[in-house]
Amino acid sequence: MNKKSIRDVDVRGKRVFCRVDFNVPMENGKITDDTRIRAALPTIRHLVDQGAKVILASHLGRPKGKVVEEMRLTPVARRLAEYLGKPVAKVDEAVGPQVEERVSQLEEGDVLLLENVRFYPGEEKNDPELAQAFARLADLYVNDAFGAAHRAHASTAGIANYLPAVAGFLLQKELETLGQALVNPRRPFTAIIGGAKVKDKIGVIENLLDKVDNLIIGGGLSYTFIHAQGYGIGKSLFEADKEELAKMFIREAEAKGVRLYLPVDAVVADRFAPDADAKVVDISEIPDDMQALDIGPKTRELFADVVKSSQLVIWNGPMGVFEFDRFAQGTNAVAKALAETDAMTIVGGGDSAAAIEKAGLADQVDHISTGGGASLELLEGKVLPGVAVLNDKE
Ligand SMILES: Nc1ncnc2c1ncn2[C@@H]1O[C@H](COP(=O)(O)OP(=O)(O)OP(=O)(O)O)[C@@H](O)[C@H]1O
Ligand SMILES: O=C(O)[C@H](O)COP(=O)(O)O
Repeated sequence: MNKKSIRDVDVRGKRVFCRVDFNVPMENGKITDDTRIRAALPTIRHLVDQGAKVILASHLGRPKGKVVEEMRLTPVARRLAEYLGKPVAKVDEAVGPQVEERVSQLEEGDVLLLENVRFYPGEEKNDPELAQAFARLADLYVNDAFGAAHRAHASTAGIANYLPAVAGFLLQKELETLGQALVNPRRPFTAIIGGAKVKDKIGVIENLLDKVDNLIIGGGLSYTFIHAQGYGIGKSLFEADKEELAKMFIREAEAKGVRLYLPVDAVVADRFAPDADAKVVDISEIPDDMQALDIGPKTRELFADVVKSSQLVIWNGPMGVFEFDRFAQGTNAVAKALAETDAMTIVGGGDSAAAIEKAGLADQVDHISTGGGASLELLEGKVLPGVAVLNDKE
C-alpha cells in the first residue's frame, strides 16, 4: 500500500483523531457482536502505547442527522474500556466547545470516545464545516474504519483536507489482504457470490470475470441466471430487467475461459417462512407455485468440490435464506468447505461473516473482512474514498 500508516508518524503527545467503525449490532442496549471493537484494538493500543492523546470517532446505525438515544456510543465505550484495561472517557457530543474543553484535558495515553458522528446532518453530507470542527480537535487524522471507508463523509474523508492523514492497522490489513488477493491471486482462484439481488452484485461479477478461474453464483441472485438459461424458477427471486445482463455474463464467462457454476438443485418452499413446507428438487423441476430458498445437496457437494480444487477462495453473500435454520444448509456447507480447505480463504463482510461466525468456523478462515459494503466495493475494483484521502508515502 502506498499510503502512510501510523507506523510512519510520531504520535507522542499529539492529539489523534482516529476514525473507527464501531457500528456494532445492538439489541436492547446490549452489544451482540463486538468483532469490530476487537478489530480496532491493535491501532488503539499502539496509539496509547506511543503516548498519543487518542480521540475516537465512529458512527452507529443510521440516525439520519438526529440524536437517537438508542444509537449513543456509551455501551461501546464501556466494552472498549474492558478490552483496553483502562478508562475510556465518553462525551455526549462529537464537536463543540465542551468537546474541545474535554480534549484539552487529555494526557498522553488517554482515550476519549466522541458521540455518534451521524447525529450531525453534516457527517453524511461531508460538510466542510463539520470536517473542520473535527479537525480542530486534533493534530493528526488516522482512518481505521475500513467498514465505512466506502463512504465519503466528514469523519471518513472531509477531515483529511485539514490534517495530516494516515491509515490504521486494520484499514491497512484489510486493503493488503483483499487488494493483494485481487492483484496477484493464487490459482485456481474461485469467487463465490451469493446474496439476494443481481442488481447489487453487477459490479462485482463484472470485475471478477476478468480475474477468477471459477465463479460460483448461488443465493437469490442465481435464479435470474437459471431463468436466463431457460428453466422455470417458480416463485423464486427474479429480476426480469437483469435477465439480459445475466445472459451476457454467461457468454462472457465462456469467452474468458471462466468456469461458471450455478445451482444444479434447490430446496424449494411453499412460502417464505421458517416453517414452510420444503423439498429438494432438480434445478429443472422447480414447481410453478414454489420458491427456491436454498441450494440443494448436489449443489453443496459441487460447490465444495470446486473450493477443494482452489488455491484462493473469496466468498461474499449467503447461498440461501440462512436466517431460517431450514434454509441455512447451503450457506453452512460453503462455510465448512472454506474452513476445511488449505487454500487461502477470504470472507467478505456482512451476512457471510455472520454466517461463518454462527457456524463457529470463523477462526478457520484466513481473513474475515470487517466491511460489508466496503469489501464489496473493493471486489468491484473501486477506490474507496476513505483511503484515497490519506497521505501517500514519500
Ligand atoms: N434463495 C433466496 N431467496 C430469497 N432470499 C435469499 C435467497 N438466498 C439468499 N437470500 C437472502 O439474501 C440476503 C443477503 O443478501 P444481500 O445481497 O442483502 O447481502 P450480502 O450479499 O450478504 O451483502 P453483505 O454480506 O455485504 O451484507 C439474506 O437476507 C438472505 O436471506
Ligand atoms: O456496517 C457497515 O457496513 C458500515 O459500518 C457502514 O455502514 P452504512 O452502510 O450505514 O454506511
